[in-house]
Amino acid sequence: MTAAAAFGPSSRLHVVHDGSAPDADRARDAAEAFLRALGVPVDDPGLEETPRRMVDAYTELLTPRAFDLTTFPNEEGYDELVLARGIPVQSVCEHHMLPFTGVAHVGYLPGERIVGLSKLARVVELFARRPQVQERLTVQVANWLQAQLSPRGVGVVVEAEHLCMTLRGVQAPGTTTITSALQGVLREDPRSRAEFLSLTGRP
Ligand SMILES: Nc1nc2c(ncn2[C@@H]2O[C@H](COP(=O)(O)OP(=O)(O)OP(=O)(O)O)[C@@H](O)[C@H]2O)c(=O)[nH]1
Ligand SMILES: [Zn+2]
Repeated sequence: MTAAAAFGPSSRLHVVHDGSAPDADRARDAAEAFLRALGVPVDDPGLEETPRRMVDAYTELLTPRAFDLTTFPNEEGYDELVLARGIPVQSVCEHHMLPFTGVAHVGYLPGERIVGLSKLARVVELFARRPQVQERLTVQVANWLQAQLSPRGVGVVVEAEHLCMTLRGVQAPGTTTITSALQGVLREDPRSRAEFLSLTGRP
């Protein structure tokens, strides 16, 4: 029996990035002008391709991959926490356009449907690959899962290091920022909340 048959009819929703497509030529010219204005010697042989590389790099950081959100009926009536821990987060802070990176722990208490596990990581990428603040990223992932899955509860914890805070500015290397968004039973019921937070490694 295939996994799909065991789970019964699945549902698929194609999820695509809602941002506008980049204009690579304009971005390359702008990157070159930006570097020149900063006094970077862009005419040196080693830097010739740098504006294009900058555009490619930022395009990648700002473009989440499309995916199919697959959900299955919760035929076993599974009613405990499902938690994906340590999902990589690679995002860009909207204040400085510098990366912030870390991990997300994404969990839910299933209702009538369960979700393909990889989708918990894909939804993190969907909201991470855009100019962000960590608080909004955390809440957007939780809200999206709540809307798509109608689970009994959702919990998202993000732990990240912001290069704008470690490399420059206040220069506080080693600082990580933790944000959380809890909804439904995971917010309201103290025991469920405590279980979720302890499984994510939070006290
Ligand atoms: N709340 C929040 N703040 C962020 C995030 N990413 C960066 N920041 C902060 O955004 C703030 C922007 O503050 P400004 O004073 O306008 O910028 P700045 O002069 O570069 O500030 P410094 O970083 O203190 O040098 C800084 O305090 C950053 O640490 C985030 O995800 N969430
Ligand atoms: Zn920043």
